[in-house]
Parts: sequence; C-alpha cells; structure tokens
Amino acid sequence: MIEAVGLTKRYGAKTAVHNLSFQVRPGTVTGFLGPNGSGKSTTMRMILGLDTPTAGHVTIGGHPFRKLPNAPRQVGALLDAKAVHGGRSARQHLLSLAQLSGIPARRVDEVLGLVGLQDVARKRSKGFSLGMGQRLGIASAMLGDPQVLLFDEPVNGLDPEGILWVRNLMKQLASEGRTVFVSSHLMSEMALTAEHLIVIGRGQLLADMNVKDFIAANSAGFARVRTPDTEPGLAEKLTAALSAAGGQVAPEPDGALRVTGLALPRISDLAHEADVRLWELSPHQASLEEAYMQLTQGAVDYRSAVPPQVPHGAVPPQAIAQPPGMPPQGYAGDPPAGVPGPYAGQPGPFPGAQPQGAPVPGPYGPPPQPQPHPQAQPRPQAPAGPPPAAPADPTQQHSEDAR
Ligand SMILES: Nc1ncnc2c1ncn2[C@@H]1O[C@H](COP(=O)(O)OP(=O)(O)OP(=O)(O)O)[C@@H](O)[C@H]1O
Repeated sequence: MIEAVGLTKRYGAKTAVHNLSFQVRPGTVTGFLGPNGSGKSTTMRMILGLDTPTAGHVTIGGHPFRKLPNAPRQVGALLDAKAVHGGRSARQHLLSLAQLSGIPARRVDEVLGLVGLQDVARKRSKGFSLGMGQRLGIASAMLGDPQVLLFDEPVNGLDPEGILWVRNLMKQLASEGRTVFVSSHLMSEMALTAEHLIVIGRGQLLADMNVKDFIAANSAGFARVRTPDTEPGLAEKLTAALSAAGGQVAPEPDGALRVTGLALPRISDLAHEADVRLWELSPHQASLEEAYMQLTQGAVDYRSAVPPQVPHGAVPPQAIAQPPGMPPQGYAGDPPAGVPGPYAGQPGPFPGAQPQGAPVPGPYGPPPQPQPHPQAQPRPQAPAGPPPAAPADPTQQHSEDAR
C-alpha cells in the first residue's frame, strides 16, 4: 500500500503539491487524475524518493521509498518513457537494469515477450516510436515482478491494440493483489481501467472514491423522453406538463427531451395524465469525462482560449480554493474575484474536495450539492498479493537533481 500523509512540495514560491493525504491499496487499479500541472508527476516522484517533500511524508508498505529494504525489487515505475539511453538496444537497456538489481537475464527476455518487443529487442531504442518507448518503459517497470507499480500516462502514444493491452495488464496486475497506481488524461480509458480514483487539482485532493461514486457525486443523471415524431405538438405538451411539475426540460439534438429534476415514474405518470404517448423513457448517467471536467473546472491552470461547454448532466461549476502559500493566480474560467466558490468558508483540510460516503444523489434528482470532504474513504481490504520478487529501477527516471 502507498500512503501519503500531508504531502507538500514547494519549488521556491510555487506550491506544486499541498497537504495531500491518500492511500493506494493493493488489489485495485487506482487512477490518478488531475489537470496539467496539478502535481501528479511531483507526487509520483515523491512516492519514488526522487523528490523530497517540503512537508508530510509518503510511504510504501510503511517505509519511505529510500528506506525500503531492496526498494528496486519491490517497486516498479514508468515515469518517463524517454528516459532511456537511445544508443542501447531494448534488450541491453533491460539487461543493464537487471544486472544492477541482480535479476537473471532470462527475466529480460520474459518481459520483452510480455510487452511485445521481442522482435525489435536488439534494435537501438532511439529509433523506437512513442508507443514502442512506452512498451519498453512498462517492461522496465515490470522487470522485477514488483508488488507496487506506478505508471505515469502509460497509454501515451499507444495504438488501440496497445491501449487494450495496457488496460488488461493493469487489471491483471491488480487482480494478482498488487498495488497499481496509474495516471492518465484519458477519461474514457480510466473509466474502463480504474476502480478507484484519486483526483487532484492545483496540488490539492479533490476526490478519493470509486469511479461509480465519483460520477454520481459530480454529475446529475437525466432522463431521455421521446414522443411520437408522427404527432406534432406532443413534445410541447409534455414539456409544459413536466415543467409545471418542477422538471427541467431541454431539447436533445435528435428531437428527444432531456429531463432533470423528475424521477422516471413521475415523468411516466405526468405523460399519462397529459395524454401524451411515449416512444422512449430511459435513464442516463453522465460519463466519467463529464464528471471529471465538472469537478476540475476551477482547478485548471492551462486551458484553450475557448472554454469547453459545461456538459449536460453535470453539476454547476465549482471553484477550487487556493491553498495557503500558493500565490494568487488568475485562471480563465475561474469565478470573478470576490465571488465565493461553493466551497468557500467550508471547514476541513481539503476545501475543494468532494464528499466520500456522502449521500449519493438519486439519478434524476437535482444536482448534488458540494460538501466538505473527509479525506479517506473506507474501502474493503484487498487480498494480499504474491511476494515481491525483483526490481524495476525508478531511479533511472529523471530525478529532482536533473530537473
Ligand atoms: N522542478 C521543478 N521546479 C519548479 N516547478 C516545478 C518543478 N516540477 C514541477 N513544477 C511545477 O509544479 C507544478 C506541478 O507539476 P507536475 O509536473 O507535478 O504536474 P502534473 O500534474 O504531472 O502535470 P501534467 O499532467 O502536465 O504532466 C507545475 O506548476 C510545475 O510547473
């Protein structure tokens, strides 16, 4: 298990990570999400002993990485796939890592086969594509058959077959009882890969919960209702009836109606009372991407000049409070100065965080109201995994000194 407590990292005046506390448990793929510059890589580097926290601490199996007995044999990481000597072949690269950690050469050939690089094993890695580099990085991480694995953007540059392979690999590793912590910007992929999410924005914890709860907590479900196309005027009649009953009704591009604020049975009854036949009445839930965009709206440091639309089914924009010690910054899309965000003035160490264990809104009820957030959600203990065997050398990745 990885455990961070009050983890903080400042680079001069810049606070990259602020008072971050979370646990990454074995037996589950835990996704690590956050906008660009939110502190994911910094957090991963601190976990791997490559950066020293300004305050707080982070441990793996109860020990700081640097004090782990035979750390490289217990923890594997992919931080930067380009951190490879380009003049060496894939096999030479892995062999040198293996030799440093006392891993037999046959394991090198095993992992090359595992990641599908056996045919190019003797080619210089500088000719590798982005996807091949990612596979080599994953091979390095898995070289020691470690119990704890960290992957920073592992599917970056992979083709659809490669993405599917990484997804299955992560799940397989977790099902073996390993701790798998993976960052990604691809929400659709995270929704398929991770069971649990840790979301940060501007270095602060925004959410620590399972994917299903995360979507429910950060988006409102809706109903799609369709009246017969053959009978003009029915949609308007139904809209009037639903609106009078307190529902919010919006047209969908295909002519159906999107209804929030009313439960499905109530919509059905109201349609019946208004003598409106229905061709469709179906429940819908926002996607992880919609929920994520909604949660992190106030915590995005870098965005295009044209801000994205707030997705349908998502809760209203939320402001992420600035942590103490962080310089005031102006962000496109932030609430105007002086307008308190919904979390302003709320107690607790993570003012921008989402509640865990808070009542999850009904799928067709009003959007959820933000709450102060306890920092850890109780999760069932995963079964113990196989003992760690051999190394991957995260210190091959760029270090604090190198930055
Ligand atoms: N060595 C450093 N010196 C100064 N500032 C740094 C250093 N490393 C990171 N930062 C800053 O800390 C913040 C967090 O950076 P970090 O790379 O951890 O974010 P990230 O979430 O991994 O971003 P991305 O998704 O773009 O990879 C950024 O503002 C970054 O510029």
